[in-house]
Amino acid sequence: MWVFLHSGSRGVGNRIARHFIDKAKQRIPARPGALPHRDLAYLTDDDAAFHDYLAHLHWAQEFARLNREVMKDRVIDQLGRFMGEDAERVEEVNAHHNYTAREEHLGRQVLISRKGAIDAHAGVPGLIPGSMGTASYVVTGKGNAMALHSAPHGAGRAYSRTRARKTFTQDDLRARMRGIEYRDLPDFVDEIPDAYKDIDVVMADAADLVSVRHVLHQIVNVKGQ
Ligand SMILES: Nc1nc2c(ncn2[C@@H]2O[C@H](COP(=O)(O)O)[C@@H](O)[C@H]2O)c(=O)[nH]1
Ligand SMILES: [Mn+2]
Repeated sequence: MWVFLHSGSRGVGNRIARHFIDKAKQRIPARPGALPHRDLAYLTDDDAAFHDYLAHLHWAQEFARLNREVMKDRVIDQLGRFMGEDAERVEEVNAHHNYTAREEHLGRQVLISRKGAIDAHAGVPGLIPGSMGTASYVVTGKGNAMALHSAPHGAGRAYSRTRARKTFTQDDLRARMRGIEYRDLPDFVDEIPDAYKDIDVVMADAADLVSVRHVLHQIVNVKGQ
């Protein structure tokens, strides 16, 4: 049995980003040439704010990781209680999918941001979830240099939350989740599996990026509100 847990920095990373984006925007008048758009404002590595930003960014990534550790311990604890004996941990995979790291790509040292992507260096374990009702994959990276050693982080949305809420009903969600234990609330209509791309197609497209170790089918799904 595998337990998938999805959680980020709970808003702190976003606050940090907004703080430093403001700093970058303050520097626009001093930049040579005109920027096509204010949202393209940037910091350069001769600026203390650049290094300050990276330090805060890495702090937020670590905060998110430690949060997941706490959540994971609690989930495993509850699983043990439910089964009447401690759950034995056989293997753990930490696959963050919104983060920045220093890596070498195509012969250059760079800062790479994987935003909705996972590390797929050769031999690196990864997780690619489908949706609350479809398959999820446990994978191993193949190290595809042209893909910057990356792979998709999930199926990804086919419908925006707004469009999904307009298109699907709670009855549709019930029909789709038959056989899976989940929290039957109207809040999750926009999470209906139909609102996501077909994970099996995504995985077929990712065949050059990762190899598949396990294809998982859900038993229980718990979404936060
Ligand atoms: N196994 C599950 N996968 C899910 C669920 N809800 C969404 N998803 C997939 O995960 C990715 C990552 O989420 P994101 O919000 O960071 O994009 C998403 O694209 C879906 O493919 C779920 O309940 N269980
Ligand atoms: Mn995410």
